[in-house]
Amino acid sequence: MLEISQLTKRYGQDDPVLTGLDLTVEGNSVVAIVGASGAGKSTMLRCINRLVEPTSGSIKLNGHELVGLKGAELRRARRRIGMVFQGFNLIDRLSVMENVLAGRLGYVSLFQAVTRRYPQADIERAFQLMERVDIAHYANKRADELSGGERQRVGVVRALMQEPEVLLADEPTASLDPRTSEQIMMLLQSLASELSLPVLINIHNVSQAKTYTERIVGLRHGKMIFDGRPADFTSDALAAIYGGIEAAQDEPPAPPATTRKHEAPHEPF
Ligand SMILES: Nc1ncnc2c1ncn2[C@@H]1O[C@H](COP(=O)(O)OP(=O)(O)OP(=O)(O)O)[C@@H](O)[C@H]1O
Repeated sequence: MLEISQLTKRYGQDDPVLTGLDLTVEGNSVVAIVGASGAGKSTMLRCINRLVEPTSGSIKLNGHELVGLKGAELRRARRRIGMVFQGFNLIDRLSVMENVLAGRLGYVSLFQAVTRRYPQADIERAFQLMERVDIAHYANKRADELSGGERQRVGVVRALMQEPEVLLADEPTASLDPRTSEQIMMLLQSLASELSLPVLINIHNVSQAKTYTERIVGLRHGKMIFDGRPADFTSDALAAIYGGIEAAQDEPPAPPATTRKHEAPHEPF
């Protein structure tokens, strides 16, 4: 179970990017995090895997506090958090298998990692997972010879090799065509259920969020303003999250014609 309470993040002296966020995700729940560009979605995921240090608040993964961890403790905690990226983050010149086994780096010794002598059990698990997502036949191919969808499957398997207790996906489909995006969303949904893994997905595509997740969390200006089932994500909720002008709350709303390009949401539909 992931329990976030009163999470606040401020970069430097700037206004907080996340303010007093509370979120609990249990079991095999798949949660979409939606919000306009700059709402704080990536910052939230980065606070969970501690790529950024929360300013205050608590993040517990199965009862263990993640905030404030350092050194070896932080490295151990990070092993339990799988991450899938928009740009896949594969090492192009390495094979699919080598990329997948990189998910075990937190568990093997430096000698095993450098000499690529991974335990047999890791190799077997890698094949099982690659078979599960239909990329086993590419095991020896270079990662850069794969299509985007295949590369994202490698990214997913690498994250699962960590035996994570939660899976975070930051815009996992944003670089993929619509059909491949849907396949990846479907895959994340099935894996969550097969592996009893909570999955949090930052996503701009609201229609995919509604179809492939069971809960939608909407952020606006770093505050959670919607938390509910896709069926309850009405046009009012959509307007509250994306609508109008992305002005700070204490500023008067600008007329629609003056909407600034950088404030527009990324393809919310
Ligand atoms: N390392 C950083 N230093 C300073 N400000 C940052 C940093 N990372 C993000 N921000 C700021 O925090 C705010 C939230 O950014 P974040 O990337 O979390 O939003 P997002 O909702 O994920 O946006 P997008 O959908 O465009 O990825 C933005 O105003 C951004 O400029």
